[in-house]
Order: sequence, then C-alpha cells, then structure tokens
Amino acid sequence: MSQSELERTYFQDGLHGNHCYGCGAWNDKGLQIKSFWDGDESVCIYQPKPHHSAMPPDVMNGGTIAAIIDCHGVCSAIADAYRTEGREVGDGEKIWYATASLTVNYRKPTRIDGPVTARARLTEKTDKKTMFEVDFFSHDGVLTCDASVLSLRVPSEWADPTGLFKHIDSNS
Ligand SMILES: CCCCCCCCCCCCCCCC(=O)SCCNC(=O)CCNC(=O)[C@H](O)C(C)(C)COP(=O)(O)OP(=O)(O)OC[C@H]1O[C@@H](n2cnc3c(N)ncnc32)[C@H](O)[C@@H]1OP(=O)(O)O
Repeated sequence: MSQSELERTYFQDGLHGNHCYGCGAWNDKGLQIKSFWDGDESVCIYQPKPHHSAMPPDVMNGGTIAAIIDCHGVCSAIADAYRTEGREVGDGEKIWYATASLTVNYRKPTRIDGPVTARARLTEKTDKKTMFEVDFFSHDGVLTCDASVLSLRVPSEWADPTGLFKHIDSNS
C-alpha cells in the first residue's frame, strides 16, 4: 500500500552518522537522497539542482543519475535486510551493504526541471548479496534509464567514522 508523504519513513534517516555523498543524511554537501517503501518496491524522489546538469543545461548529468541509483539500490538492500529481520532501519545490531556492481543504461535524456523518480525491485537475494533492478523516470513520467545494483553485505568497519582503510591495512 502506498504511504502518504507525511507517513513515510525514510531509510536514510535510520543510518545515523552516514556521510555518504549520495545518501548520507549527515553530509550537508551531498545529495541527501531519501528512499521509502511503496509496497514491494522502494522509491526515491529527488529534485535535481541546476548544477546537476550535463552539457545541455536542461539535461541531467549521468554521474549524478548513477549516484542516485547506486545509493537508492544499496539503501534498499539495507532496508530489505532489516525488514527481513522485522526491524526498523537502524534498530539493534547494524547492517551495512556496499556497492559491488552498478550498471546503468541511459535510454533517453532526463529532464532536469522537475523531480526524478527511481523505483527499485528486489530480483535476487542470498545471505550476502542483494540485487535490485531500478527504473529511473523524469518528472514527465518518461523512463529514461534502467539499472541494476548489486550490493554486498560488509562488516561494521565500513561504518567506522574515522575510516575503513586502517582496518584493511591492519589485516594485510
Ligand atoms: C558513525 C556511523 C557511520 C554510519 C555509516 C553508515 C553507512 C550506511 C551505508 C551507506 C550506503 C552507501 C551507499 C553507497 C554505496 C557505496 O558507494 S559503497 C563504495 C563503493 N563500493 C566499494 O568501494 C566496494 C569495493 N569492493 C569491496 O570492498 C569488495 O569487493 C566487496 C564488495 C565488499 C565484496 O568483497 P567480499 O565480501 O570479499 O566478496 P566475495 O566474498 O569476493 O564475493 C561474495 C559474492 O559476491 C560476488 N561478487 C563480489 N563482487 C562482485 C561484483 N563486483 N560483481 C558481481 N558479483 C560479485 C562473488 O562472486 C561472490 O558470489 P557467491 O560466490 O557468493 O555467489
């Protein structure tokens, strides 16, 4: 069932301290995307800014589109893992995923002058791997991109606010 805007619980609001450029609610220079469940699909609606353009100023930049799709896919994998365990995102023991693979097909130019929508559906899942297929629409309802995001479950070191590489370096 579809939630009204006021009823929505956004996945990213439960990921406390997340500074990710695309989905970190605590990164004030980032995109700060917001994702929510709409039945079995997850949805992200984002209003691009004029500086998110490609060369033509009315077309959205492909890298920014990819960042939205990437973060929406990974956050959907995280939210799905919490939902499977019957927990709200961020409650109890933390669950983290990272992008292993991202494929974006740019089918049509995306208009920048209104909110874009990413709709994701779960297509594959194991204990460690989660695949979401994502459709991306411009504000006039045109399907401009389709994509797939493979997310892999990663250890809590990924959420260390002081960084990941010291953990990798100490294990090598
Ligand atoms: C203070 C609090 C802070 C809070 C903080 C909050 C954080 C809140 C989260 C934010 C959400 C971020 C959203 C943005 C997401 C990024 O931007 S993350 C940054 C970009 N991604 C990366 O840097 C990842 C770099 N890659 C890696 O580190 C490693 O390759 C990975 C992805 C962790 C996987 O390594 P691994 O666990 O050793 O995987 P491995 O055992 O080799 O493979 C496991 C399985 O996955 C498959 N696989 C692995 N890689 C691939 C691939 N590329 N393609 C296809 N299959 C693959 C393998 O074939 C294998 O399959 P099975 O044999 O099980 O069937």
